[in-house]
Amino acid sequence: MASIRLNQVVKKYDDNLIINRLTMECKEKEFLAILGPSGAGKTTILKMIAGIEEVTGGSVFFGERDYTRTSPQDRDLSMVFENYALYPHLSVRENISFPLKSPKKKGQFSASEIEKRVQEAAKMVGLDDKLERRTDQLSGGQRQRVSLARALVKKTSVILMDEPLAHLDAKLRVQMRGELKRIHQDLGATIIYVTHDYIEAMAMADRIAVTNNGELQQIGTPEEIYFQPRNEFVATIVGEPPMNIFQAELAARDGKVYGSWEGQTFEVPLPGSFSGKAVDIGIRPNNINLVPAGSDNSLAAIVDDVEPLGRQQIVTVQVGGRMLVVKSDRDRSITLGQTVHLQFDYAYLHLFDTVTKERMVL
Ligand SMILES: Nc1ncnc2c1ncn2[C@@H]1O[C@H](COP(=O)(O)OP(=O)(O)OP(=O)(O)O)[C@@H](O)[C@H]1O
Repeated sequence: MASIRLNQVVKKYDDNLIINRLTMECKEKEFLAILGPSGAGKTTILKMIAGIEEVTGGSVFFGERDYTRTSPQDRDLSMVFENYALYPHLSVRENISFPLKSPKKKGQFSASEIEKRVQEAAKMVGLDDKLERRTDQLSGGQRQRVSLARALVKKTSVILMDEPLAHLDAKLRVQMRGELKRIHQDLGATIIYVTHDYIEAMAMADRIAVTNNGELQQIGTPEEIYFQPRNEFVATIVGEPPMNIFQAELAARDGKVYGSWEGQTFEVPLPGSFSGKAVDIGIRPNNINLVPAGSDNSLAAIVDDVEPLGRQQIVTVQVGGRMLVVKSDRDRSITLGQTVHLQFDYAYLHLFDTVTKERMVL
């Protein structure tokens, strides 16, 4: 019952096309992250699922039922927002119990049932000892938990979350990621979670739907999105620093295929049929190794910048007139202006069409 399916959904504001024929499914009990840059249309998608925004075209199904024209109150879901949306002068208890006392729910829950649910929800988010506290006397992280508890108290089968961790500091975000994952498992609810942070999506979601300009780019498990990105947009939205992508010309010689880029030539493990073509080569910074001069199949580069990251470092190098980013173990001997040698780990090579930017399958 609690799977959610968007079928050819279109959203326009005046003449502006915001969502373009979006077809996507979140399975029952799945944790689906919608990942995309600012303005991609993520919040709009969530609002159309909630019924807060009408669709311009297409349909929204909950299970087998068409909910396209169903009012928000009649959809079995709750929402958690980035900005908490709490009543500051009310206590934690009053805020959490609010959805059970709305005019529409009046009389539906006994006082003891409300108390039981508030206790359960508060316990789930670790706030059961702060029920009497006014929410304007709480930290940002605690307010976010109240907002979460207020969504949990309704016990809906679907919970929609819009960047709920955006305002938390880095440490709390990591902690809350773990808690949200646990809550998802405990509740068995279907969760759709909007974020522009790929780490959040990768850490929590069963599957990730990558969107850009109102269009679905790819939907898949975190592993599929990371290791088999369908196009260059998906390839560069996950991973930090982003994947290096450059165009190389391929030519066969002595039964092997060589790529040339910025005046350097290197062997690429591709079939001879690629000879004479140009491809976009994608390689993540952690799949480039710094090797000694004269190593097999290496490229020379000049160090432009070194960013130490504890045990690791990010080295930006120049190959001809272009930049490549390398993430490697910390090596203090590397200095600016120095010539280094790079070797690509071809097990993690990505190939894209130079025109369509779509992944090429060998
Ligand atoms: N009520 C509205 N009227 C007109 N345009 C709108 C309205 N709401 C959103 N938009 C536009 O729709 C596009 C998508 O907005 P949306 O908020 O869905 O993006 P988003 O991916 O959630 O972005 P962010 O990560 O910045 O929140 C934007 O260009 C935005 O300006």
